[in-house]
Amino acid sequence: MVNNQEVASVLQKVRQANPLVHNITNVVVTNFTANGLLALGASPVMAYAKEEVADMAKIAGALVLNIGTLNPTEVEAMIIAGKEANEAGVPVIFDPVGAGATPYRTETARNIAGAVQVSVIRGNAAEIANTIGEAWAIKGVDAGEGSGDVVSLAKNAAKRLKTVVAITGKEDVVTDGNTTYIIRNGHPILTKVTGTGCLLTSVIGAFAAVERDVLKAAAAALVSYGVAAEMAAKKAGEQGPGSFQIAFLDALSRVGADEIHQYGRIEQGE
Ligand SMILES: Nc1ncnc2c1ncn2[C@@H]1O[C@H](COP(=O)(O)OP(=O)(O)O)[C@@H](O)[C@H]1O
Ligand SMILES: Cc1ncsc1CCOP(=O)(O)O
Ligand SMILES: [Mg+2]
Repeated sequence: MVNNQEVASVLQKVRQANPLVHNITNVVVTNFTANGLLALGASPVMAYAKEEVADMAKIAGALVLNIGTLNPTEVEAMIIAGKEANEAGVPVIFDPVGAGATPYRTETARNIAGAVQVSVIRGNAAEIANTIGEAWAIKGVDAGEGSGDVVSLAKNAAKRLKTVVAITGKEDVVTDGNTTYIIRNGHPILTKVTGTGCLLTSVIGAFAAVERDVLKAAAAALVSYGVAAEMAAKKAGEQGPGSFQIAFLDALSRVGADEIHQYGRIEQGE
């Protein structure tokens, strides 16, 4: 059972170990991701060339693959890096950004999830549903065929992909298909800053680099990230997304055991 104490202890391990996180990510979020990882206490590197990704991936604590601005050359590099990470026992975290938006994106998300043994896949409900080939409509908004509940979608995806699945949104759900946690942290202003989902995926990488229990690592990352967002929103949220973005980087560097114990809202689901 992951509780706030365990969350705080994994967060502390990240700060102590300063893990190297190799990101092959999108052009929108590169700088924000690097600064967010640094603020948290991890060590980011971005490396994309197929000539070097295998060498970088095998010395990293985690590899993050993100298809936000994908192209064939980059996808080729992601698969090379992913396979090398698998060989070396380095956890691979996958963000299928925009799966479902275009056939190329959907196909690529499925190809990567098939070619690479992914430790955690993190996305919103539509991205996860499209990666496993399920129709998805948001309950109450477009409750057509295929709409369903996020927990069962996450469990289905975990079983199909044989990986830990994190579906984020107002509430986050993380599961390995058997054990499930619901995390009720975060703030709506996160949706007004681009890259907060992508940075979260890389933060899960930092946690997975220091904690072998991948479900625990992902749950701890989600709580720590959500609590940091609440700290930042309190400080700067009223001023708007620009001030929030900066305050959020500060909060990632400041969030610690006290704040996790006070504000962490994690519970085990069905
Ligand atoms: N309405 C909301 N209230 C609180 N937190 C939210 C809300 N929507 C998203 N978040 C948080 O924002 C972060 C990014 O998640 P999300 O917006 O789902 O990613 P993406 O940008 O990839 O779609 C997560 O920490 C998530 O918990
Ligand atoms: C706007 C945009 N376009 C392609 S990738 C990207 C960033 C998406 O970031 P996030 O999923 O974290 O909001
Ligand atoms: Mg995203």
